[in-house]
Amino acid sequence: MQDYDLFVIGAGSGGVRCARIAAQNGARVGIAERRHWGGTCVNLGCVPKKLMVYAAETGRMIEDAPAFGWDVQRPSSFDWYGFLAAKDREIERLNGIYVSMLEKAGIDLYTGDARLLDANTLEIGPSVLAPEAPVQRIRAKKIVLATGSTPVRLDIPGAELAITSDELFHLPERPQKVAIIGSGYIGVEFAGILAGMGSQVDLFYRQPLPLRGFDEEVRAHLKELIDLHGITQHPGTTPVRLEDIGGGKAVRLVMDDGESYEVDAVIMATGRRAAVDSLGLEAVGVTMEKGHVVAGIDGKTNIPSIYAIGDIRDQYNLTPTAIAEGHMLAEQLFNPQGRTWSFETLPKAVFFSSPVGVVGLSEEEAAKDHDLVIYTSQFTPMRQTLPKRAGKVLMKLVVDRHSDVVLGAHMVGPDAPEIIQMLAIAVTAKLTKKQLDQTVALHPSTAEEFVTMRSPTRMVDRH
Ligand SMILES: Cc1cc2nc3c(=O)[nH]c(=O)nc-3n(C[C@H](O)[C@H](O)[C@H](O)COP(=O)(O)OP(=O)(O)OC[C@H]3O[C@@H](n4cnc5c(N)ncnc54)[C@H](O)[C@@H]3O)c2cc1C
Ligand SMILES: NC(=O)c1ccc[n+]([C@@H]2O[C@H](COP(=O)([O-])OP(=O)(O)OC[C@H]3O[C@@H](n4cnc5c(N)ncnc54)[C@H](O)[C@@H]3O)[C@@H](O)[C@H]2O)c1
Repeated sequence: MQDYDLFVIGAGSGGVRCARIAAQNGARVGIAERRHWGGTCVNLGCVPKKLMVYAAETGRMIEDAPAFGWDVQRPSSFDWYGFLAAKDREIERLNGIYVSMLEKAGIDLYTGDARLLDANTLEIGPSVLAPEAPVQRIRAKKIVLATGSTPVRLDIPGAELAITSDELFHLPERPQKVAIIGSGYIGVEFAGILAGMGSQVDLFYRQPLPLRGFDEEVRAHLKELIDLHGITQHPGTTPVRLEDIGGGKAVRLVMDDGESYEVDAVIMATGRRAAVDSLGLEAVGVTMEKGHVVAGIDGKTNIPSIYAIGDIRDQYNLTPTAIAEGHMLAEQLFNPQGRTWSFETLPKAVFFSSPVGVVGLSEEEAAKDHDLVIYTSQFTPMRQTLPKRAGKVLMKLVVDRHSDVVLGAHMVGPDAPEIIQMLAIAVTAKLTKKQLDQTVALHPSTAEEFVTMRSPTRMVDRH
């Protein structure tokens, strides 16, 4: 039986960082992974999704090329199979990088399904990635649960006929007619990707606007952009059941308003839940709530030797936050440095076309505690002028009226994630609107609008 200072279950964004920082600080570390090295982000999340966004955007750029003088034909078809193969080769390369990075750090790697036997013992058995793996027992002073999350399907008849983002990344063919249920991150992003590749997309969601939880003006602006991309939106609707109408190749989606839709694929983009099923948490007495492990930002659970980081805690559910949680935990345990991240000003992006980028508070959140000055600007970006591509950029600053501190910055438009990542530094540093105004513009750019918004759009008193 091996003995470790720290054993990490799950080699995703959080687990890998936690293991590496612990090992760098002299701890004897082991890590187990059952499915794919690098976790969701690398294999079934951020990375393949962003490659798909690039694929869809490339088609749109080719469409625009004649307006900039290029003698090119409109793209006629998208080679889904060829693209997926190229994407898989890139992911395989990244898997290899993760394995060698962990090995170089002196960490012992275990391929298999891990489960707890008690607060300091775990067992690793066969899994999809290692069906023949022998069962091994491990002892560790500290155990980190970093098993992430998996997609949730709605509990309705025929739900098994739908696919989730997991399956979408490996479909043998691109569905021509797609229904997407849910307009959170995944629903909106895949609507943009599939529409960009030529699919007919219907987007179904319960609320009047997509992207619940984001700034209302951002949501309304995004709704218009989704229309402009030819995606048919069905707000205020809920699915009732799915029926097989073509031997698993065609599905009928029946909605609560009585309408039904026949499509090649229904994608359920209806949230994710913590991956805890086979971990043996109940036997060890780890406290759970609504299906996720209860742990603070410091990773501490109710069991002193057991920690939890990333999606399994169901708080931020993003890659950079899982990485930050893993990093902070390893340092807290093996070399307290006091490094922290400002989670209140977490930048977020939704990679639609055009993408959304936000940091800090929405107008609605800020108005709970602050009197506000709101600055907004809408304009056609220069790149869209010659091709006459419709769709405006929205930029918005939420400013505290008394301190002048910028509480939130929001953008929907080309390069919004890149621009907002940089503006996140200013919002995290609590810079004022005056300091943004002192910054000289970089012209011609889209980002310059954030330092040239002179006149307030409106005043909002705290509610
Ligand atoms: C389609 C999609 C797109 C996304 N896009 C973005 C994005 O653009 N930006 C962003 O910031 N976030 C994005 N996310 C979210 C991001 O991927 C997650 O928040 C992040 O991966 C969470 O990291 P984690 O370390 O908690 O878990 P994960 O990365 O999920 O890693 C957990 C690992 O644990 C393994 N595991 C589970 N159980 C066991 C077990 N019993 N034994 C051994 N191993 C086990 C799993 O196989 C997995 O590899 C996206 C997610 C999805 C689904
Ligand atoms: N760009 C990014 O950073 C990125 C991209 C993808 C995913 N993610 C992460 O992954 C998480 C999961 O993404 P997601 O889009 O699946 O979840 P989400 O929580 O963002 O959206 C879920 C959607 O499903 C709908 N829904 C939930 N229950 C429903 C029901 N019973 N009936 C009808 N609709 C229902 C919700 O209203 C919402 O529209 C995100 O919260 C995010 O943290 C991040």
